[in-house]
Amino acid sequence: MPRPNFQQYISAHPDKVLVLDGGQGTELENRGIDVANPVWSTVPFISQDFWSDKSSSDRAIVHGMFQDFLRAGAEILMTTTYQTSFKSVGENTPIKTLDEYNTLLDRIVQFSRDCIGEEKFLIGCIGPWGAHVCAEFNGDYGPAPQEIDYYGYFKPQLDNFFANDNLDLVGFETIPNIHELRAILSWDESILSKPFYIGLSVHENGKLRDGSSMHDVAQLIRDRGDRLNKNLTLIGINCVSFNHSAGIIEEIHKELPDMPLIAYPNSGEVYDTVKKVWNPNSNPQFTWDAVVKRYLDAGARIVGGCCRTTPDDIRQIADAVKKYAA
Ligand SMILES: [Zn+2]
Repeated sequence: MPRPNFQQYISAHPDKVLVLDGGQGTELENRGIDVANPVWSTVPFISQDFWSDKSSSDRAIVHGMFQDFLRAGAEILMTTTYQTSFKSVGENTPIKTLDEYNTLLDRIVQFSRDCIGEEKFLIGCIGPWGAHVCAEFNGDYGPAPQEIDYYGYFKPQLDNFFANDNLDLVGFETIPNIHELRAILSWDESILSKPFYIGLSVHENGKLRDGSSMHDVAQLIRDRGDRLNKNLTLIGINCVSFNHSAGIIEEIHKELPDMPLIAYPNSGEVYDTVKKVWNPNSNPQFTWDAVVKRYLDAGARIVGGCCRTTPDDIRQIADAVKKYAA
């Protein structure tokens, strides 16, 4: 294995900041894959042709996306498995059994590894419970979020990813609800048995989407004390507003000064909620250069982009990381 253990790597290279890839789901859409489906960016992998026909056009598109992110400077990349929970796949595709599901995940991970080569780090990406009911941006987990069986929901994907040596890190992404966060933090090293991170889904006002403050979030982590899972390697934010992201990272850093952070917001575009269109960000205070500098000053160790970020964004991030990382 040419790659070191990810957590050891992070602590042995305290000045290293890794450039992550960009928003894969939206990038696959930009490149012509129709992801309007409950399993979203998992769609290309569901077709048997993807695996049997080496010249399939979807195969070339996914491969091309990884190559472009690598060329832009990405050093750590993600599998496109955000909507690939056993429940989502089982309810919305012909894949029904655990055996078939494990074959699907094994194939996606191996394909992603083959695309990026043995040297780069690979993250197994896991969307939140809310992703299967479209609640990751409002945090509304119904009347009894504390009673949801989060472990039952995640278990098939966890069992697969934590046993797969092709994955260096597992990422829980876009977590919007404090009960879900508490559940993840309660799973010990026998379940989350390799390095993992948690990306929070945070509102522009700096609160978790369910209204919890970053202080509440940090308190949950501090309260774990010695029982905090040793494999928790980073915490941070993903798919949050670009313009608000640096302030949120700074707030988390104030609360958890020793914790390595991860930041990958949306693109710098600003969503017009009335016209329902994305407009370019014309505020000169917020460029990748300026925002990445603030992330790094606040302890970020992995920086990249989420939805609507492209290889061009990743290139700008890589340039800023080169400029500001010590
Ligand atoms: Zn996103």
